[in-house]
Amino acid sequence: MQKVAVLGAGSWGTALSIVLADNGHDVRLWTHRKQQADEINTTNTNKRYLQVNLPQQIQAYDDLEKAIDDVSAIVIVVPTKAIREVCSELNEKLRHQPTLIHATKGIEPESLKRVSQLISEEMSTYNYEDIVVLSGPSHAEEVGKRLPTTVTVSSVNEQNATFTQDLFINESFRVYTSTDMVGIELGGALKNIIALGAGISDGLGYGDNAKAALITRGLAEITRLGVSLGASPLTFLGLPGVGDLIVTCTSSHSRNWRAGNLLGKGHKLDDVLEQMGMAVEGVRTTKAANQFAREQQIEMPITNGLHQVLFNDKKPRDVVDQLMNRSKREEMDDLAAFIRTDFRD
Ligand SMILES: NC(=O)C1=CN([C@@H]2O[C@H](COP(=O)(O)OP(=O)(O)OC[C@H]3O[C@@H](n4cnc5c(N)ncnc54)[C@H](OP(=O)(O)O)[C@@H]3O)[C@@H](O)[C@H]2O)C=CC1
Ligand SMILES: O=C(CO)COP(=O)(O)O
Repeated sequence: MQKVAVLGAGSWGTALSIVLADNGHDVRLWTHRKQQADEINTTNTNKRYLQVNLPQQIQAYDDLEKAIDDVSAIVIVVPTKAIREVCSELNEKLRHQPTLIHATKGIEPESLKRVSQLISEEMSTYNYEDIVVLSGPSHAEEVGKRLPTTVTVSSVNEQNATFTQDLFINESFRVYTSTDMVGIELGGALKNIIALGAGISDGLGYGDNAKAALITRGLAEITRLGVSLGASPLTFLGLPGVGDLIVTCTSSHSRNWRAGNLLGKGHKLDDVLEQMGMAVEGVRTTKAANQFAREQQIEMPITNGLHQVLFNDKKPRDVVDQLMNRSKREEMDDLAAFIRTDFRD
């Protein structure tokens, strides 16, 4: 049994707390809202975020210092935009060196940094190499109901990855390890861009062929950007790559797909985000990836089209026309070269 703090009591933090509690751990779920902590502790529910009853071993805290006291692991699950703020407070209050794990899927616009990089910049006693990421096709709504789910954990420090695998693995939550930290983080972040696009396509009524095309050509864009940042192309064929891409583009649980769906039906971005009331990471990630692709001259036409819809008021139908009428090309060109290089290594 381990003492584990989970920082962020949204849908994913709550679902991961259930997995940890099922494994017999002492779980401290930290929220910045006292009312929410009271609800969890008195009724064993967190109704705004997850429609399930919570195990008794989950104790909620609104005091960060108490939540992290004496824990052997801290799981950070706030949205990307809150990572620096939460980690800077954590850095002030942490007096020991528990394993730091994050399950957040995003990239910081402007700096274009991954979440593990943001965490290590804020935490003075941690190197980037020590941090662990947990990612994969895993909607909170299904994990909360103990439906079979598979994820991958990765860290440059392989001992930390194995520790995290042991912490979470159980009969309904299967955990793999990987050594490709960069690929795992980028796969989880970038699939949200494509899921917004898939939602838009469905909102426009464009059908299953269009969605399959978005998923497949989206994977090509994710791979191009990922490889340029040092990821293995093979990682994008795994759970945190194509696995997460499929689940996010095809499930109505997905916040990104749902937001895209509303955009495709003609709603305005601000109204959509207000209506969602939960993290829609793909919006900021589109900004980050589009900037990176422009600066590095990486071909990402879907990401660029989505950027035009989100930030330049371009009509989704016009973007689809634009994508369908690009110049002719061979399907696999650069991608085949990536895969060949990786196998030679
Ligand atoms: N939901 C899912 O199925 C999955 C989500 N993820 C990833 O997990 C991350 C979190 O997503 P998710 O749980 O869905 O998001 P939610 O919107 O459900 O919850 C986010 C939580 O973080 C809290 N929060 C936001 N800002 C701060 C802050 N500054 N300080 C403290 N707490 C804060 C929110 O509090 P408040 O109530 O005040 O807004 C809320 O409790 C995202 O990166 C997402 O991509 C990954 C896999 C699955
Ligand atoms: O990452 C997820 C599933 O693996 C959740 O995706 P959404 O944030 O779109 O709900």
